Amino acid sequence: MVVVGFHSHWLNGIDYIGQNGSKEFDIHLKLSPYHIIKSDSSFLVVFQDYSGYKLPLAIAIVLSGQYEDDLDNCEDIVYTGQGGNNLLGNRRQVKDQVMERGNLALKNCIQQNTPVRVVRGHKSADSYVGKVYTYDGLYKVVKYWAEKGVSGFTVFKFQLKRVVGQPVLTTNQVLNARGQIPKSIAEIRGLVCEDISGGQENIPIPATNLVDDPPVAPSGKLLTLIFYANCTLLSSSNPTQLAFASLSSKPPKALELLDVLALCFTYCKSLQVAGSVKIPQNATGCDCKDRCTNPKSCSCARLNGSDFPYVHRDGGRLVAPMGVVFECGPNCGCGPDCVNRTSQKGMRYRLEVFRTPKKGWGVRSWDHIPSGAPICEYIGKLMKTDDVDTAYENDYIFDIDCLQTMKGLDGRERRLRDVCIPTCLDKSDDHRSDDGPEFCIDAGSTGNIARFINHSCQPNLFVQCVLSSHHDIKLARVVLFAADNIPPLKELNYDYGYALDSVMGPDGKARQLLCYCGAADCRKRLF
Ligand SMILES: C[S@@+](CC[C@H](N)C(=O)[O-])C[C@H]1O[C@@H](n2cnc3c(N)ncnc32)[C@H](O)[C@@H]1O
Repeated sequence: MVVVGFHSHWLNGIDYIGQNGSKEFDIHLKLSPYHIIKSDSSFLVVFQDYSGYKLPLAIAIVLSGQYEDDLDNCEDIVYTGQGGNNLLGNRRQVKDQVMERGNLALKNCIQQNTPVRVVRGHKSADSYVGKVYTYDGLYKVVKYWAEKGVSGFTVFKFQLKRVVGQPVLTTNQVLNARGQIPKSIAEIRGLVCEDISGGQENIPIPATNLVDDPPVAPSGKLLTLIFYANCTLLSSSNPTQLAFASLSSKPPKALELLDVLALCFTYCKSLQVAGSVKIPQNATGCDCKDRCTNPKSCSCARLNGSDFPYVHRDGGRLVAPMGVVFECGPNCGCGPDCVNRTSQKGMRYRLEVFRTPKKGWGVRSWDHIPSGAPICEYIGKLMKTDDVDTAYENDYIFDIDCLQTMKGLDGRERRLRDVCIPTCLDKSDDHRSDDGPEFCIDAGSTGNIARFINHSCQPNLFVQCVLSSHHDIKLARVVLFAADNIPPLKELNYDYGYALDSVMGPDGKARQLLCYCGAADCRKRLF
């Protein structure tokens, strides 16, 4: 914070303009030209002249849990003045505090009605200093008093109240995010289903709902649904029956078409192929043994531009998004541990399906995910796009459109910069006619965790076409990879890639769907 000019003291929690205003002024200006110190109706005035103010004047405090007498209720703080503690990190007071420097500066804020910036420190094992800091807005110092502290010495207390009209305080979420990764099923708040995969995945996928009251659950075959209408607990292996049972009773406000689809779905971890789709014969594989290591001799590596697309770190990470990734397949000599089978190795991270306020269900991870790590394949019914039932809206159709992924849409996710298009993809393979792609994956009635992953205009995952058993790009596997290092409990999302007005409803008219991804550069509509 000192380096970026947000706070100008290494040790003091109170940052202030000193008695010697000009000296401090120079330092402050150099580090931080935008000290907001005066409150008026818009409460933002950039201070340029200290005349008329009684110095010292506090401009910021850091709440780092260093003082034993601090009390932090987020919007309302009782902050202990500075001095008198032993600086050994055990927070003990060893002598009386004096009304000078930072303490006097906070006192002067009361008289002059000037707000201070509040920064909170949160414990974080991920940070090398053991803390992350959040800027939590402007607070007014409303009163101060002296009292005997916990250790029997005089301490000054300053009560601060958050100035109204600022964005909602999210500091609680930081604390929660750090502290709330459950260690067992019993610790999961809002649990509505222990494992939506019903034991199919190697790691259970719990579903939580802290949004609806009473909560509903996404349905899998072995789902137990808390049925709120008459407060009985229903259990069924027939999700469709369950969905309609819940609908025919008293549905909650939020239960809409999307929820009906979500309720009717059956979890499945491998693609189901429609009768009209002919899967090509297995491609010839490489001659490597055990694990592919030599990109010069491995024929699969050659398809990827004479190198392996993955590095071994963290169990296999994709080096960069590619047009198509050629993985080893059934006819290859290598075994299941080969790095060039990275996307075939099943779920790696503890994922949770959770209810979002505006987007239906979403997915987040309890684990840190490193960039380039595979998250999951998009699983559902592999079918011809022409065979999709257009009589109803289905929000779980994924068009297998690798050329779009490679070329990017409106400049998004463009892949051609440093990636060669494989030679097997010549003009005759350009399956993207004017009518769109020939095949799609429908996860409306059956699918895996991928069907719950929402769209974002600033995504942390990307779509990667992968070929392993055959080399027909029209039927490529669709795999989601981490585009970034993703901290625990952050929602996972990818760019659905729709062009506006490209999605037609059952009535033949273009559908419009508002986007609630919350990204700074959100396009406001998914389609
Ligand atoms: C593949 S599903 C994703 C999972 C879905 N949220 C659910 O509850 O099952 C796609 C649908 O989720 C919703 N959705 C996804 N991303 C969204 C976003 N950024 N804003 C609004 N709705 C979104 C839309 O209804 C969309 O048609």
